[in-house]
Amino acid sequence: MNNESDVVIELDHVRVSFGDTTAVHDASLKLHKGEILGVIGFSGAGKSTLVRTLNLLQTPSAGRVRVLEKTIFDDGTVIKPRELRALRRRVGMIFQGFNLLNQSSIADNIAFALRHSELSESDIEQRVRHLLELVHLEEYANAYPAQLSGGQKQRVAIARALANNPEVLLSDESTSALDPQTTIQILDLLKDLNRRLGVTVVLITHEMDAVKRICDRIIVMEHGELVERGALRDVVLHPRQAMTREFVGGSSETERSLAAYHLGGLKPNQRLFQLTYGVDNVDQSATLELYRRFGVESSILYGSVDVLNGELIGTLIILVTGDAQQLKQATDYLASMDIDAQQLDSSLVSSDDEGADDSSEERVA
Ligand SMILES: Nc1ncnc2c1ncn2[C@@H]1O[C@H](COP(=O)(O)OP(=O)(O)OP(=O)(O)O)[C@@H](O)[C@H]1O
Repeated sequence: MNNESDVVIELDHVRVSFGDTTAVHDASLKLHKGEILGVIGFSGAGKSTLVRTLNLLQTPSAGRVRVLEKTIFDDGTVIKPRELRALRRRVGMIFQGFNLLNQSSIADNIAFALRHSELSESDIEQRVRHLLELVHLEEYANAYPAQLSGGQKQRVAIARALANNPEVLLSDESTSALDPQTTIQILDLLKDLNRRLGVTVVLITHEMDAVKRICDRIIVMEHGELVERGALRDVVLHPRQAMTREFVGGSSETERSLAAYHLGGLKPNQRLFQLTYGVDNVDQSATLELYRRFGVESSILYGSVDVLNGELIGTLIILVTGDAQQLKQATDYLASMDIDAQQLDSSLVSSDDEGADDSSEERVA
């Protein structure tokens, strides 16, 4: 469980301004040991700027940054260059463009990160071999970057970032230049390294699928603000901000699907519910029980299955029909079930094309 003692990074009211442009406004966040945090937002939202403050590649204009129990920036005061260099070895970073040295072999690219270490030459050689094994590139020690595919180059960059055994790995759009299949391989590698080495990961991306695949927690950025945050499951299944809904896709897809029925709104004897369940409560058949117990009929209007960080999540939207007493019984019963049930607003099935706003969901569970 997360607690204060496992905080590896803490931003406290951090602001970054470039002249008149403020790229990050008043950002506060905590990163816990061993987690994978996704930072998502459209281009220009301030994601890179925010994450670059974590190793002071970007000096903030105000606020406080604490990394691995060291205050590295406090309202204008920066730690000494020597301390900063030592700290940066504990915080690895990978980028969209790989940043490899094209004139050096793969082994030398990785060894480059160890040039200031106290390891002997043979220890460095051994460490490089081990790092190449970690990223499944044992065969490529003597190859040059130009001979490698984009996915393989990113693997080299990951090996180099891990050379000094960092506790934290920052990934800035590391899969954005890769095709979907290679993206999945790199994401799975990051997850695997997170599990095996316990390295904490910050994944900056504009791709929701990347976040859904491996992140434990997510922060959504818009115009330099952290507009939404929470556990992946909560944010994906119940996004609060319109921007997050757009990213998550599921909700806007749901809205489009429901609008396509052209129901023209709910009748007085109808209610709309969204049911969400995982593998642990997939056996609870809400629709069947509503009929058995109270004679309440329900029609399924929408269904989907998502995979969130390896966990299967099902979503059903049902239209429940009954008299006043039955509707109350149905509402109470759904609230008592293990599955998550939310009553949805009738605007989702009304004839005007207006989508639901933030007040359109009312939790019953
Ligand atoms: N060095 C800089 N000087 C001036 N403005 C900058 C600088 N770096 C970033 N900005 C501005 O800050 C804002 C946020 O940029 P940032 O790169 O952090 O966003 P982002 O969400 O990472 O977007 P992208 O995915 O396109 O990189 C943008 O308006 C950008 O133009």
